[in-house]
Amino acid sequence: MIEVNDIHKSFDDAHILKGVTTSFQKGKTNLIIGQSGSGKTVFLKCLLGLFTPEEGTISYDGKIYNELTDEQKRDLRQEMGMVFQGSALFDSMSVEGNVKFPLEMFTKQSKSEMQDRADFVLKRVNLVDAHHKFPSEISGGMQKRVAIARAIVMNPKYLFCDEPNSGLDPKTAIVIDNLIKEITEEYNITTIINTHDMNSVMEIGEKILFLKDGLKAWEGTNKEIFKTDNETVTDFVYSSDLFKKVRQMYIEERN
Ligand SMILES: Nc1ncnc2c1ncn2[C@@H]1O[C@H](COP(=O)(O)OP(=O)(O)OP(=O)(O)O)[C@@H](O)[C@H]1O
Repeated sequence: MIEVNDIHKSFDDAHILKGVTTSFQKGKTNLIIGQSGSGKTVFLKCLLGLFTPEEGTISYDGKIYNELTDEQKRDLRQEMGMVFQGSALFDSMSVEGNVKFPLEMFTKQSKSEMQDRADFVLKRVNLVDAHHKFPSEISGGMQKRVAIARAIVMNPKYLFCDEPNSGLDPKTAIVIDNLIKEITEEYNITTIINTHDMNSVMEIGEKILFLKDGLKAWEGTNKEIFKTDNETVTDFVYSSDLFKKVRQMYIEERN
């Protein structure tokens, strides 16, 4: 579980996060949504320990980040997996090489242990025949699977995903969303996903944090978000004509 208590983050005199308090449960897919520039990436980078909030605290299963020693912070970072926007695979390495990379960097595992672990996670993301291919030789959806395999190879307690669906067609996007959700449940990971994708909100939004201008404007579940009367949320969620019509139908049915 990650607990965020009143965090503030500024760059020079630009106050970006203005006191965000929330929590993210283990085994759940937690989504962060909001307009461009609302502070989602800055928030995610604070959770990753890449930015230090000037005020407030973030705790990881009870461990308050600011109170950890440098060594404890390093250990904590190794418990975090990250799926970057656009996959961020190493082009010059094979699929297997990409997946083994964190093990080679951060563990003292033997070659056969690394091989077993890489085989296991690649199988888990349903990639069995691609070990020796290079990123340029596989599809965008397969690249995402490799990125997910690499993110979970160290058995993380926390998984962060930045726009995991960007660049994918809607069907592949849903498959990737569901894969992340299954893995989150299976390994009891605290997963946090930055997304613009309303399909993801519907499909896997067990908890949704809606940021607006650096503040928490709303939080709740995917069942609640499509029913809320909070205008800030409905303006955002129903910004497309299709969604506006669906909502109108829902309201008419309700009345
Ligand atoms: N390293 C930085 N230095 C200065 N300003 C920054 C830095 N990182 C982000 N910002 C500013 O913080 C604000 C929020 O940016 P952020 O990237 O978090 O938005 P976002 O909600 O993730 O947007 P998008 O959906 O477009 O990715 C922006 O005004 C941005 O210019």
